[in-house]
Amino acid sequence: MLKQLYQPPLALLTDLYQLTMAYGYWKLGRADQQAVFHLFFRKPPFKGGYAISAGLQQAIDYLDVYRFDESDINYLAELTGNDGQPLFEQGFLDALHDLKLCVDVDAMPEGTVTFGQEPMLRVKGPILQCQLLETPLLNMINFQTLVATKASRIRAAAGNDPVLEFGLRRAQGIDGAISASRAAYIGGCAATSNVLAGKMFGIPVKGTHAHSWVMSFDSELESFERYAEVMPNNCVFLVDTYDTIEGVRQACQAGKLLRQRGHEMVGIRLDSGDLAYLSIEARRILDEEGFPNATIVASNDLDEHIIENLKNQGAQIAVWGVGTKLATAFDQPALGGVYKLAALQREDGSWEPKVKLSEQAIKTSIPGILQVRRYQSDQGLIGDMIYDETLGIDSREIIVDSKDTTRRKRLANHAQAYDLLIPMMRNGVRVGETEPLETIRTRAIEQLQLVHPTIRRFMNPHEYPVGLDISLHEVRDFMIQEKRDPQWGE
Ligand SMILES: Nc1ncnc2c1ncn2[C@@H]1O[C@H](COP(=O)(O)OP(=O)(O)OP(=O)(O)O)[C@@H](O)[C@H]1O
Ligand SMILES: O=P(O)(O)OC[C@H]1O[C@H](OP(=O)(O)OP(=O)(O)O)[C@H](O)[C@@H]1O
Ligand SMILES: O=C(O)c1cccnc1
Repeated sequence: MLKQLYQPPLALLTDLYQLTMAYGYWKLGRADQQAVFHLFFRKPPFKGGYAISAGLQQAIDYLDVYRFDESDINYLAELTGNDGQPLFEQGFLDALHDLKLCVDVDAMPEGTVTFGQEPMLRVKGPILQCQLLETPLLNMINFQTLVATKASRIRAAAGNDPVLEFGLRRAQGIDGAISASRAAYIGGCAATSNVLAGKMFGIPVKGTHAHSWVMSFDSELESFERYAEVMPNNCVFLVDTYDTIEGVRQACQAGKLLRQRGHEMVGIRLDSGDLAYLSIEARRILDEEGFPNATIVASNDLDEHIIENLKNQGAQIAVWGVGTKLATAFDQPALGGVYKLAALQREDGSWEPKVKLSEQAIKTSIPGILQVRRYQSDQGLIGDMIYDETLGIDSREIIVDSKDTTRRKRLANHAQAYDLLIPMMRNGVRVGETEPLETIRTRAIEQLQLVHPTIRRFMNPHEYPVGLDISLHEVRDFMIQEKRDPQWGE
């Protein structure tokens, strides 16, 4: 089972309906009609004001080796409809077997600060191929973006203190854990306890010890002393197995023994009780006993809100271990990212923008071959413009809020403006080198600094200005009216 799970290619990692639609396109002779799809979310997660893009590298790795192998084709050949007849014709299965991905992918680099409505990724290519990729792309990008965002919030609450990701045991299965560790690092965690993620991605690994170690000895002091003997260069003693304050004193005793042998204890970990009170008391004891540099690590169901609260209470915690609520994105377990068709090529080679209507303004899609232009000044980010590459940017340089078209903002005359979607794949081939995780993490941290604090705050954040280029808005508005009333504009 485990071996089977991750043996690429994983072309069957898609919803059946993608294959039935692909079959339909093939059957109707439309398989190679060129299409454009965009991947985006509508609202940032956690009632926050932003998200951190992540998961792209796994998506590109996936596309890089994309193919249907013999066993996939054999499996698909066995599928039947409600009359017991095969679902797919042999000709279609042969076409899948011969399929060579030839899509163009443009995307925000991982670690980019991103906002609702704007495409994070664009796929252009034969409609059959674009369609098949919807589900796996959403699977990889939704989850990592969610966890990277959660991690960045936790890191923000922790200020300059390191955050250690401890989520492996509570994460949603194997891939949930490994992806979460990677995304948490992108979002700003300093290290993970997940050793496999450390090996796979080069994330620093860190850890302390558990209550079982203490319980396996006759006394707490003995457990600390033995730990100091076997692990003299990595001593963080977990002090709350019996009585936390007494535990801190025992840690100091073990620390003195360690010092006699030429080593320093790194610190202690608190894992229960009132973490503000106990950390203040522990700090006092550690200082009195001659360990002013010993670090206090805390864990126990922490998240950004508890950390912020503990800081406000003057907690003397220097390192934060965060597991469950980070790796499972506890308070919002899914990012509602979607992947929508936005343009189709006509026979004459021109592009026809496509729009999906909805009663809710936020759910009416944005047609065109979209790009995102970010405007920035010395003070930070100013606004993002979604524009259609075939229309170009209107000289007025005005953005219109697609949820409330009376809200507009002029973006002209700003120091810098740059496009966020950059080429990642051309004709099915990866463009450029894979970015080191460190570069991605640094990008996330640096870009967040450019976001106004009112947009970063946890409670009722300000909405960052994202809007449609005014000419795109006008085209879309016309298309919406025309769809509602085909006589419109005549
Ligand atoms: N001073 C504090 N202010 C706000 N929240 C706190 C404070 N101290 C601890 N917490 C948080 O309160 C919650 C209390 O957890 P819990 O009910 O498990 O109590 P506990 O004392 O840790 O018990 P256990 O021994 O079962 O772990 C945890 O999420 C913890 O991070
Ligand atoms: O609380 P989290 O943010 O998920 O961090 C990871 C938790 O995992 C360990 O606990 P353990 O599995 O021993 O269970 P516990 O909750 O009973 O301490 C550790 O002591 C932390 O409390
Ligand atoms: O190293 C630790 O302290 C640790 C690791 C995983 C989960 N909880 C704690």
